[in-house]
Amino acid sequence: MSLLRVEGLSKAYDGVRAVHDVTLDVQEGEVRALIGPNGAGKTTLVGMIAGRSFPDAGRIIFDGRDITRLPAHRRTRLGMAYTFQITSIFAGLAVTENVALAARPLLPRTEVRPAVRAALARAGLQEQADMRAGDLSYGHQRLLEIAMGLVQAPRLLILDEPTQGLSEGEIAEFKALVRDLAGQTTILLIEHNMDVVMALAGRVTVLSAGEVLMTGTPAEVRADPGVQAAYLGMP
Ligand SMILES: Nc1ncnc2c1ncn2[C@@H]1O[C@H](COP(=O)(O)OP(=O)(O)OP(=O)(O)O)[C@@H](O)[C@H]1O
Repeated sequence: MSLLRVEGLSKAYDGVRAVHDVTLDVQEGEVRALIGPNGAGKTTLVGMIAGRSFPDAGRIIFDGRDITRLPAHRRTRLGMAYTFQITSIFAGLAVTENVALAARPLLPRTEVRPAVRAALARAGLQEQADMRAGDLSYGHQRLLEIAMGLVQAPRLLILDEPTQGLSEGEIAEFKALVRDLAGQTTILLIEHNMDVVMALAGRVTVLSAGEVLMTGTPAEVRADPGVQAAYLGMP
């Protein structure tokens, strides 16, 4: 059974089709990349999966349960975690405190500290634990967001452009982190960096103009002329 199934999902903004009739299945343990040119509908699609917005039509099934209309915090409780481009970090609080805030709604009090420590270690941020989050480098703030997702021990981790703005070295660290998680956590990765997609994804779903163009292995996607026309050929 799929961990996540999206069925015929559609959403329009003022008559503009952002996502149209999208169906996809993500299997447990898979690293699935979601790619597509600017404006393809990736953020709108994962926003609906995470519960940040609701579809005009279609259904979202998570672990066999229809969650289409469930508020975001209820989805978190079911095991969905997501990072959306540093919106979630409290700059004035310590790194540990940020991760603890993400953990507290889900874990018993006594488990919060060890879980925070483990998540920071996994994300490679032990040495930054006591720093103000706002004083972290941009790359480390991105890793902090991932640690905030990991501390929830999610079944599905949604990462929205996690490598955007990272240095080459930080991208290498991020790849190692995802490889470490693969198999334990199902990951849905929106990513513009094709090297990262090719290195990490088992399968890739390509969106174009709000619709699924294809789903395939990285090699199949790279070789597909339709994808090259819609995406890879773009500047
Ligand atoms: N809140 C909104 N109001 C109006 N139109 C929107 C809104 N959000 C997205 N859109 C439109 O919906 C379409 C899909 O946008 P979306 O941001 O989902 O694409 P994307 O694939 O994530 O793009 P990018 O790679 O640039 O982030 C675009 O035409 C966009 O202009």
